Amino acid sequence: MLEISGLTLDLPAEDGTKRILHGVDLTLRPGRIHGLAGESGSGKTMTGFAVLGLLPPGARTTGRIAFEGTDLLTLPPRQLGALRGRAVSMMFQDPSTSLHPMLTIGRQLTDHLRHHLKLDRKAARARAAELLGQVRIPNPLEALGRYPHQFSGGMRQRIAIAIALACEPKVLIADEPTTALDVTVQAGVLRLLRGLCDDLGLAVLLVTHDLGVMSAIADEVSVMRHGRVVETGPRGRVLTEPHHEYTRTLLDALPGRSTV
Ligand SMILES: Nc1ncnc2c1ncn2[C@@H]1O[C@H](COP(=O)(O)OP(=O)(O)OP(=O)(O)O)[C@@H](O)[C@H]1O
Repeated sequence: MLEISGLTLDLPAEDGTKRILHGVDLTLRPGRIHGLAGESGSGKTMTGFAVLGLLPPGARTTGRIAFEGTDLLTLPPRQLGALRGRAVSMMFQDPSTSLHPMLTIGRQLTDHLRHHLKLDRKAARARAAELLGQVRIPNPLEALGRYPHQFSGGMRQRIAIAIALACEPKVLIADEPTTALDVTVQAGVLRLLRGLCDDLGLAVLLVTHDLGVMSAIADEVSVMRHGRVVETGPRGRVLTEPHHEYTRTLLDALPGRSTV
């Protein structure tokens, strides 16, 4: 479905350019959650941004990001813009980056649906309520009239998921979606993501520095370090029999765990 191969990224730096990604390979498949782990600054977020064409000004890329046969890296900005949010969607750690504080949840969802899917007001409202139900927000119709601050952090993150799913994307890039949440709330949001991935056949790239989160829901795991994928494989294998020294170090750092 989405295949990243040999992706390099150079960003402008004070003394010329800085290579951020050194040939990243990743494959996302429908109905599968691919976890992307690695320390801060290893290039996880930039990999997600490259897929969406949301890189900083002056960014230069080589390699290929094939989505259903089209190379996203060479797609003209207009076409990439049309694809973003529809075929490929993204959500972030902090729901306030997806939610406007001054607009009701209903307004935010319906604006999105009317703009992207050209639904009329009534159809957009019905679809918005359906989406809130899908992410398990209680009383969806009533919730449409409320503002973001009237929901808990976990509920806000569920609403951000609803917005990310509004246009029925095939690929969802979730960047640290549960990092800002309490552990108990985290588990609910992760279960929700897992269920949506299974039910909708979504291909998910789950970016997280937290191998605990990874072990809870990912099917495949890749580990990045210094702009490279150093290890990739099925979750069970990577987390119990890591091939790479760095993955072992990450696992040893998990509280209450040691590698086998
Ligand atoms: N706008 C920018 N201009 C130049 N360099 C940047 C910019 N944004 C990020 N970088 C650099 O790109 C590298 C990769 O950053 P990235 O945000 O992808 O890492 P990450 O693995 O997602 O880390 P984190 O877990 O902290 O989000 C880092 O060295 C960072 O300093």
